[in-house]
Amino acid sequence: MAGKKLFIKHAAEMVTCAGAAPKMGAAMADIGIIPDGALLAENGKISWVGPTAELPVQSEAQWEVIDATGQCVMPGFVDSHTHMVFGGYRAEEFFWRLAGTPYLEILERGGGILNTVQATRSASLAELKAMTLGRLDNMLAMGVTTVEGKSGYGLDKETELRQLAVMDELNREQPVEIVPTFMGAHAVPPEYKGRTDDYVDYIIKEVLPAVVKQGIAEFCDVFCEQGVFSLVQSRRLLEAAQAMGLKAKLHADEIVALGGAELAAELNACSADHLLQASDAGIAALGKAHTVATVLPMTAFCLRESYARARTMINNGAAVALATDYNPGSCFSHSIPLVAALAAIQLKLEPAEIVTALTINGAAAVNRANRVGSLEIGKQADIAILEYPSHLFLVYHAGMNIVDKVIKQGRLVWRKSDQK
Ligand SMILES: N=CN[C@@H](CCC(=O)O)C(=O)O
Ligand SMILES: [Zn+2]
Repeated sequence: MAGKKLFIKHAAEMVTCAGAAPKMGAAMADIGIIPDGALLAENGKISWVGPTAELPVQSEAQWEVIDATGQCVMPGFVDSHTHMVFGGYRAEEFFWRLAGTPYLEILERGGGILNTVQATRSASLAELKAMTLGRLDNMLAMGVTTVEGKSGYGLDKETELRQLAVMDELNREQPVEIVPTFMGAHAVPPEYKGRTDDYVDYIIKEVLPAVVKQGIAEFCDVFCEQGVFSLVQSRRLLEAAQAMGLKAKLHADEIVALGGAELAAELNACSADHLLQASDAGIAALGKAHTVATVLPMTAFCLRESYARARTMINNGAAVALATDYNPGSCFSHSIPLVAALAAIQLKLEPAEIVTALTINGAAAVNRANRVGSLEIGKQADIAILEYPSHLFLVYHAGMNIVDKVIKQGRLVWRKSDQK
């Protein structure tokens, strides 16, 4: 998979995002820009980064050369929160919500996530794989080189394992690296309605051990929400998962301020996600922890909810990541450009903070900051090259995909000019 020898020169901006990770608080604004930058990659890894004038190469003959004059070169995006393996669609639900029916009420009536569960249970591995592959192709075109994906539309052992198997197989068959998360506690399935504790027992005793035995998930995530999984149930699930060797993530304080942010920080979870309703205490806890605060502004946008207080989180010293939350219900979009625009306009983040949140802090949220998310010697050469000379265009060219080329492990895997 790794490309042999790649040489990028004359980048108007080489945005490295170098330094300690995750970047917390004020450090998020430091993205290590090298003007007229260059980079060398050998065997998939970065072997040199610096100003073009200092390039330690005499002859270009042995190298694949990319002249990035007038372009911004930056780390590939890490989309650290998606639910990309699913069957069926829920277009009607989008409009029910706009007409005033709350997200949790639709779920309570057996729709929402449970609607997707039905469609996913009846889809074969081949069908799920084909649909997910198409989605990954579209993500790659937006500069995404690493993506997290969750199960959670099976809610039974067989289908949860099938969703994870889809990611496992696709990881070996296409360029976007997939980080698999087990999310059997995404909702309570109809067969356990009114018996949430029994469902939690089933997950802990039967499903988690099977997932761990197959080695097809790195993380465990829980939808900690009023009427879904309580704080106590979420803690039980995550502690059990951690004891079995998985790392923790948590859907926290999305609709009701239950205290999920505090729980995630206390459990040393890799990330706490959503956080629309996170309390001052929750934000303070994230500011002291290494738990990444993953903010998903497109979900607030699509649900017409108020946005997470990402500015306050950064001001309190937290490490913020931005992700799409791509799923068939609350946010049917994996648009990195829309995330960037909302982050600037609604969350009041600076462009440099947005770059950090979509690269190195996203990498930290999936426990890969030592390998991807920045352009530093020894790291994977996962790179997005923009059509424009500065990272400012990510926000300024609002909602537009400005990616010109994508490089994965030193290999050119997508180029705008090939699409015409
Ligand atoms: N909030 C819970 N889970 C997903 C939505 C899943 C769905 O609606 O299908 C989320 O992160 O937004
Ligand atoms: Zn989610």
